[in-house]
Amino acid sequence: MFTVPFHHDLAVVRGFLSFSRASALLVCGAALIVLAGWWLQRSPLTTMWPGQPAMTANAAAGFVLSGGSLLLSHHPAPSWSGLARWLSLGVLVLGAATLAEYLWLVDLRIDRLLGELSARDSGRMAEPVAAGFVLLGALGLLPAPRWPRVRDALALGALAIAMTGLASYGIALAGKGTMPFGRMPLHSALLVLLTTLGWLCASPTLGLTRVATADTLGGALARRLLLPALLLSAVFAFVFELLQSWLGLPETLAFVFVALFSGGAVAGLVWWVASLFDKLERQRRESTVLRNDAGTDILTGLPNRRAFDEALAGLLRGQREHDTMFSLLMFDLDHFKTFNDEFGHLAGDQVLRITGHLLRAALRPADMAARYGGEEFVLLLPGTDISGASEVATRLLDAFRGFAWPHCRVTVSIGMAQTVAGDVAEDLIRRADSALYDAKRGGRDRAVAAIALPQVSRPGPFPRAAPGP
Ligand SMILES: Nc1nc2c(ncn2[C@@H]2O[C@H](COP(=O)(O)OP(=O)(O)OP(=O)(O)O)[C@@H](O)[C@H]2O)c(=O)[nH]1
Repeated sequence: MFTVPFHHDLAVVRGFLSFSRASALLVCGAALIVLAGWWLQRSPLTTMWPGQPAMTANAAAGFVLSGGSLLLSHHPAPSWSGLARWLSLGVLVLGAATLAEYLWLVDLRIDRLLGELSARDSGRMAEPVAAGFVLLGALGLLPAPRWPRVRDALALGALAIAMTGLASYGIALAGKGTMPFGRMPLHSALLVLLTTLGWLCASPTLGLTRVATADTLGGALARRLLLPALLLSAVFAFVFELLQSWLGLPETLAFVFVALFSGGAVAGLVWWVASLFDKLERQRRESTVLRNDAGTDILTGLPNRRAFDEALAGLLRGQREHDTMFSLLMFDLDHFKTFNDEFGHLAGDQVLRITGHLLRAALRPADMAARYGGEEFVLLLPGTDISGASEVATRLLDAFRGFAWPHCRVTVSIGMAQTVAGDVAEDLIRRADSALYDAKRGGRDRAVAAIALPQVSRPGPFPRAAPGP
């Protein structure tokens, strides 16, 4: 089955890569501040957030390694990306060793890894942070382009840990109590979140992230909605706890309100999606109208020279690629200057408008009539050879002769040319123009076909003109 490949918005892809680098810098910077706090024994620097437990020196070192690995992974030189993997291996080992200490109650001396710094430390990093490091380390070690699904699974695991930490903080904040999910401080949850998003954005055209960078409506929606949706769980937890502890609502009632709140939030998201669809659709329509306006002649309502040039280029391309053929008619009102001089410019405009109507009425839907400029028009007749073009010209001459013109009879002269292999736009126009000149010279109110070039075999019923210079 044929599948259309993903098209990515280059500016968005660059934005994702910049976000990834910025998040790596931020994570490294924040973790270095914590390490400096332990070094200088300034506890506000180790907690970073009022009311939060301190981040352990080990955890801070883990984030420096993880952020550094993410930053280096952006470097194109293989030696730097090799170093990035070593750093990630360090993160993985740090997390795994800490978890092992928790699980098997062994002392691997991981808490004293940083020597004197650790000695001033408050202890071992929380279990979720250690689990986060295992996943972040694995993310940095994984060759993402080869295993995008594994990368996504690891990232989702790390995101779940970060979201649990955030939700837990929401509960603690609302209840002014302790956090129910262990000792994961808010800053650690935020740094795990930031590093994970950084890894996801480091390969923006892979796995889950490729949808968010796609140059499609789905991509636009993902970019706008994913982050709010991610943060929603923390907000729900906050509201639930707030209702119970601050407002003193019984648990059942708090559940009812949270259910209402979630319904409202989902409705809000749906409304947001709907208004985005609506906006994009209106923009699409506006651009269609603008494009049409830009290609339309105001006086006659016919396509203008620009639209004609585009259509002619398209037909010539079709001829080159699929060996199709078409004819061009150049069409000029006779003695129009005299008409203008005699009846005025407004009457002249009226004649041009009627000409537009007559042309539209005489043509098949596939044909195109355009105002070439002034009192000159052009007609493109796809799949029509010179004899078919002659029939159309006859129809047009008759339509002009038979029309009840308001001031005086108006006639037209027509030059016709059929495409031949290897034609470019100028060749075809020059031949039709030359035939038009012959029609004028021959007495006007007539159609003349350009002289048949070797490939054109069928003669038309009209006199032949020599090709132009
Ligand atoms: N009313 C009106 N006149 C226009 C417009 N565009 C061009 N014209 C006039 O069309 C006339 C064209 O004159 P010429 O090029 O001398 O051609 P002609 O008088 O039709 O003579 P032949 O083509 O040889 O039959 C000029 O007087 C232009 O001013 C327009 O939009 N409205």
